[in-house]
Amino acid sequence: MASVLRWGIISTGKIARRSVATVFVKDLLVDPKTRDVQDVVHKVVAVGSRSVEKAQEFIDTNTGGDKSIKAYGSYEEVYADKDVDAIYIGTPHTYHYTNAIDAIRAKKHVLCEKPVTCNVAELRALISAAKENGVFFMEAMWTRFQPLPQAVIKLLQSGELGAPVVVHADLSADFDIKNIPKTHRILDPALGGGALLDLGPYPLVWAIMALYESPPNESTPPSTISASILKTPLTDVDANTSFTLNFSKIAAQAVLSCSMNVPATSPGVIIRCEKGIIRVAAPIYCSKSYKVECLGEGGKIVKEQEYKFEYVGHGMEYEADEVARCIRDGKAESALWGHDKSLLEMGVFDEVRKQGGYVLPPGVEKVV
Ligand SMILES: NC(=O)C1=CN([C@@H]2O[C@H](COP(=O)(O)OP(=O)(O)OC[C@H]3O[C@@H](n4cnc5c(N)ncnc54)[C@H](OP(=O)(O)O)[C@@H]3O)[C@@H](O)[C@H]2O)C=CC1
Ligand SMILES: O=C1OC[C@@H](O)[C@H](O)[C@H]1O
Repeated sequence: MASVLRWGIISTGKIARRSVATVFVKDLLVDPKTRDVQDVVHKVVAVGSRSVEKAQEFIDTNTGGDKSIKAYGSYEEVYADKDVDAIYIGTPHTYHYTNAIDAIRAKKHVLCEKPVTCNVAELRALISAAKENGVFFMEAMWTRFQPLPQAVIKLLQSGELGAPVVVHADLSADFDIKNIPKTHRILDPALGGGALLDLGPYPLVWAIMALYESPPNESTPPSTISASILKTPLTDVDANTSFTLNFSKIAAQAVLSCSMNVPATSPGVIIRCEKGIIRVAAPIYCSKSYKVECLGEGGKIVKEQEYKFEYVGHGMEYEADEVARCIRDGKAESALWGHDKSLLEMGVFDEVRKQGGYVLPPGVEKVV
């Protein structure tokens, strides 16, 4: 019999635009059978917002007014609801720690949006709290669970293309920063604004999948991190950031970048191996195609093939299924995106911000 996971959603994005909470709810409502999933079922049972009207409007708009879903005017009421098993946190970055710790202390399992916290110290505190309270905790790194990246990892680990040597990855998005309010989460330092924390997780997840997860690397974190930040004078957050990671155990390097004032390029990820190249099409957080070039003598392309994917949902359903399975099986963390990978991510971001001179305003980081 399928195991049912009852979700409480924290925060509501604007209905008119592509808010992550909207996307997540829609994905949860995709009938698992339509996507050939028989073992887990998701049920949204509560939505919490800072305003009960917004919570109700969110339910009306995104679930066809499902009367069984409770609308709450605070997040705390969702944590306290005995019908809720797991909380999905979709608030701005700088609220993740507080929301997650509150949910964990209420003994709820947690799936928290990326970047999971503002720094590695906050993340360590959350992981300890999750262990103490016996709950599952995971960063919502949806890309890691999608079929396309899974296929790329399988290809890399098959050895067909030889060892991975260099990974180039970029995620950029044009947020029109000259014309949006300085209070927008991408510009406001109090909300962890800037390209790194918002877009940086995605180039990094590709480096993690291709290099950190490479079996000969034996889960060894990068030996060196070199970073450069160019800030916008608008609010002094990072507009353009690049960072290079050396995985010296496997003699491989990741050259990563993110910008918030230019559109993405495609391919957004290029994985260069000894005997072949993988080019992943944009958007790299939910790509639908990649090309493989097999190299012969003198680096000439001897074979080229494109692989295409289609998903029934928006691509977040795979991480939701992972959470449901982990909780059903009594796991504290996912084997695919475990705590070690989020710790690596936040450790890298701390170092990149340090080298680039990006200090968050006093009080934003709740644990330092
Ligand atoms: N996985 C993915 O693909 C994506 C992930 N994200 C991540 O999700 C998080 C939210 O991003 P996004 O959905 O674009 O943000 P939005 O600004 O659209 O939504 C954030 C929501 O958080 C709640 N909130 C609580 N406190 C505040 C505050 N002080 N200021 C503003 N909002 C607040 C609000 O809900 P309410 O008023 O109902 O309480 C608001 O609707 C970010 O951490 C981002 O990195 C974002 C986009 C895509
Ligand atoms: O997670 C995300 O993915 C898509 C981007 O456009 C968005 O800003 C970011 O938060």
